[in-house]
Amino acid sequence: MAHHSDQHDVRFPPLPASGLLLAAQRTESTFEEIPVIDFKDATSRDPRVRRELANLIRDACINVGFFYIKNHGIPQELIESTVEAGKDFFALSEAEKMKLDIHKSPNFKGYTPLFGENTDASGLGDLHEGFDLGWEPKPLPSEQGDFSQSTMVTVRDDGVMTGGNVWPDSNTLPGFKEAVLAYYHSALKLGQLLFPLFALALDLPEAFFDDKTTKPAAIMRLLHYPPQSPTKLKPQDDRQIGIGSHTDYEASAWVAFLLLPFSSENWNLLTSDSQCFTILWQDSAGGLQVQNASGKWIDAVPIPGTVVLNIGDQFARWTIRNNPYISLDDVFKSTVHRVINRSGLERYSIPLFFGSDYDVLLEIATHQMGESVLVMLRTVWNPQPVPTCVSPETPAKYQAITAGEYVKSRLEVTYAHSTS
Ligand SMILES: O=C(O)CCC(=O)C(=O)O
Ligand SMILES: [Fe+2]
Repeated sequence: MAHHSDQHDVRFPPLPASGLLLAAQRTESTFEEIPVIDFKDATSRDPRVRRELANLIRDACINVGFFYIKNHGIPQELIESTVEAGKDFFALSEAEKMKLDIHKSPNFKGYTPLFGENTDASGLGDLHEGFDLGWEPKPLPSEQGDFSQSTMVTVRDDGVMTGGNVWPDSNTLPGFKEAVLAYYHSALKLGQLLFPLFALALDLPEAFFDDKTTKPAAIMRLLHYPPQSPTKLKPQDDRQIGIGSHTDYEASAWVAFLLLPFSSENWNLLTSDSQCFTILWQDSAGGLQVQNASGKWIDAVPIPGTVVLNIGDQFARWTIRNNPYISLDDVFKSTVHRVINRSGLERYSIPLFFGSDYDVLLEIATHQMGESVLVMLRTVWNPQPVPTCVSPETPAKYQAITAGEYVKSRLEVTYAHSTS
């Protein structure tokens, strides 16, 4: 990876006099469709070609927060073998799957049964089951060579998130682990390719994210959504659906949030952490929906040969600024989405959540909202949003604090709540 001799060049590139992002008008985000972006030139040696691609990405991130990637580079046979592996896994008995119960793992790896999650706090449990895994080296024999360009390290310590994956017994499901890890590493490669493009899209040097993503937190899930009976779902009752409406965050932050003395209705506001973006493969059943600014649900219709990319909470936070017209203005949108599988078919999907390194600093910000104090956590590398997103007129919304201040403010907040 590119290590700059002068770190400050990377961390604080000079502010452009009038950066493109500063000039960008905030759209109302009432998009009606999700753009498709062709990645065939993503590794072009021509900087103008990369710039053009980054411009398309920027528009999609500002206006929608979602886009499809065509020519994503993940081989079709890896997708197929992983989907088959997932189907075999979910077809196992509940008792067999529960041997890998996610609650038995120290770091949220393994199986989550139907209704084991309730992504939207006002929901009644999600109508999906899942299998979660994190980074581990690719098994050796297959496919060497294609990873030589990668910045991935081969040994990694993820701090509190360090911990092995759990796998079904290879006698029960031969080839499962190999198939799933082959897909994982291929999708990871696509993710690594995206960071410099996102940097360009933010008018930052292409290497800007390199030192924050040497071992990106990348959690992959195999998901299975049983069909939702149309009769069971009244149009006005969206409380028990495939996955409740949410924006994407990563499990690392949950650990912190669970420690916070806040009621569950604040959690949507609190979910902010290391999650940069998600790469999602979905089958042809459909059911993923993305909410625009007027509250309308737009179908993310399955398009063969594509994966869906969406911005997560951390990217939104990294681009947040104080706008004189609207108080909270994130340049990149972490857009609300959900899944309702009305297809009558079993639906399978594979999200891969890309975060920054787990050991990037944690930042907390408190914000008075009426009677209550809103606490936001975010992982940061410096106290400010990326420099192209702030200006004297639109300054950073929050300030970073030290670990000591964090503990102190937590105690203060805890105390304030217990006395009120
Ligand atoms: O399965 C899908 O299509 C979306 C899944 C999702 O949004 C998530 O796991 O965060
Ligand atoms: Fe999601």
